[in-house]
Amino acid sequence: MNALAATNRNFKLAARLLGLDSKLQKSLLIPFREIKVECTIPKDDGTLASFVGFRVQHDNARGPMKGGIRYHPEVDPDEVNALAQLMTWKTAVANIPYGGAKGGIGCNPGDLSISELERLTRVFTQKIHDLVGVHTDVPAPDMGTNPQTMAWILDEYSKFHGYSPAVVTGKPTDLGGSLGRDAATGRGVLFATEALLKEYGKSIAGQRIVVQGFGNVGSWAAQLLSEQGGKIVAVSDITGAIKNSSGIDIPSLLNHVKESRGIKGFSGGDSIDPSSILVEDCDILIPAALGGVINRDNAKDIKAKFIIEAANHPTDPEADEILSKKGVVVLPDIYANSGGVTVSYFEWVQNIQGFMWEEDKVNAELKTYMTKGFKDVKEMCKTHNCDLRMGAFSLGVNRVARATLLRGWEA
Ligand SMILES: NC(=O)C1=CN([C@@H]2O[C@H](COP(=O)(O)OP(=O)(O)OC[C@H]3O[C@@H](n4cnc5c(N)ncnc54)[C@H](O)[C@@H]3O)[C@@H](O)[C@H]2O)C=CC1
Ligand SMILES: O=C(O)CCC(=O)C(=O)O
Repeated sequence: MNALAATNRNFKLAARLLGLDSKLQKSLLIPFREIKVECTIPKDDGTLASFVGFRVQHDNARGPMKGGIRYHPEVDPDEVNALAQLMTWKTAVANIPYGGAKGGIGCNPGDLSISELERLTRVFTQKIHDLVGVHTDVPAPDMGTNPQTMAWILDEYSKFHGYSPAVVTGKPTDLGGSLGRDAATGRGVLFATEALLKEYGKSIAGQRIVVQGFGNVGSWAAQLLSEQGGKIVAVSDITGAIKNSSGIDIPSLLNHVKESRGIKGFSGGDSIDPSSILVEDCDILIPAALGGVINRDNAKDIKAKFIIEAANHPTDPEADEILSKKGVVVLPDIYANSGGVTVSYFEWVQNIQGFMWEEDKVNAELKTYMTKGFKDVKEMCKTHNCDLRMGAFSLGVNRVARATLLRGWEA
């Protein structure tokens, strides 16, 4: 199922649970603004290359719109729309004072040199600079982008509007980035997993864990979970997949990935077919790469008891039904990966205050937000007798609906 159709479907199920009227539903679903821009850059060899960039600003009832920018060949309008909408519900689940947005450029960052990436990022920023801002829409990293990308956006934006560190989050710390933001999504996944396992009288120690994706989110999640005694038994990325039933040595794998730019060739495990990663035998499965990877074709073969959605919309609604019948517990993206945007919020707050926090304070505050988020989701599950995905969706949608009604529609 297409990402937008899947996200709309989950929204509508939650809206029905909440008894929202159809006019309010329509208002919540239609994006505030959709931006599509053409970005042409000279390549290093002097030829021209054109790319299409998007920024979808979904909703601002609860505050400035917030969300990452993705560089990936599969970026398209429906995908960005779905991701922007998910941000609206995610910031509401986390209870941070933001709405939702997402951006992206259809490109393969691996095919571009650093200077080509810089030119592309600057051209994209030139095209959208008057529609983003500290109190309107605050971008951040997502797949294929990183703190350096945010530094270029900050620099380009500042040429038009004056120095504005709070216009992006996930920046390098030398430019006002928050300590702890780099690890935040993975650390949030750790706290979310701990909160879920506690419900079942379990802890992370000894759990056999499989991680798909070993970029920012997957690598930090694997590292932090293994530090708590979790056994990472299989990992994959775009270059390949490996398995080791005794547990992969994550610090060694991190060194290998730094040197070789991918998992391929790592000697601390057996190489396996990347397409089998999601159905490997394990207790906990963590998709931390692309959307739609758990679908009706593979859901019946999944062996994990728990799925922690570190990626955005990794599970198709059809798969959700199959997994639920099998008794697999799915911790949904809009809660499970909210650690990233939560620490982005802390970064924005620090930039506005002009005061930097110690990393221990960032991590402790993140734990407080993730623990409270889990409690709030569970309460909605109890109230509406629903699963964790609908608990999270109904929590997020209800908070945005309340803000929308309070603000009203008078012209
Ligand atoms: N960076 C952040 O703070 C946040 C990211 N997310 C989500 O987490 C996911 C991962 O994002 P990042 O780690 O930031 O991206 P990244 O670009 O740092 O890493 C992506 C990883 O996925 C791997 N990958 C790509 N295609 C793959 C495939 N077909 N099979 C296996 N692995 C594949 C890449 O090789 C890389 O290891 C995305 O869904 C993103 O939207 C969610 C919340 C916050
Ligand atoms: O840190 C942020 O502002 C957004 C991160 C993001 O794009 C996401 O949570 O999917």
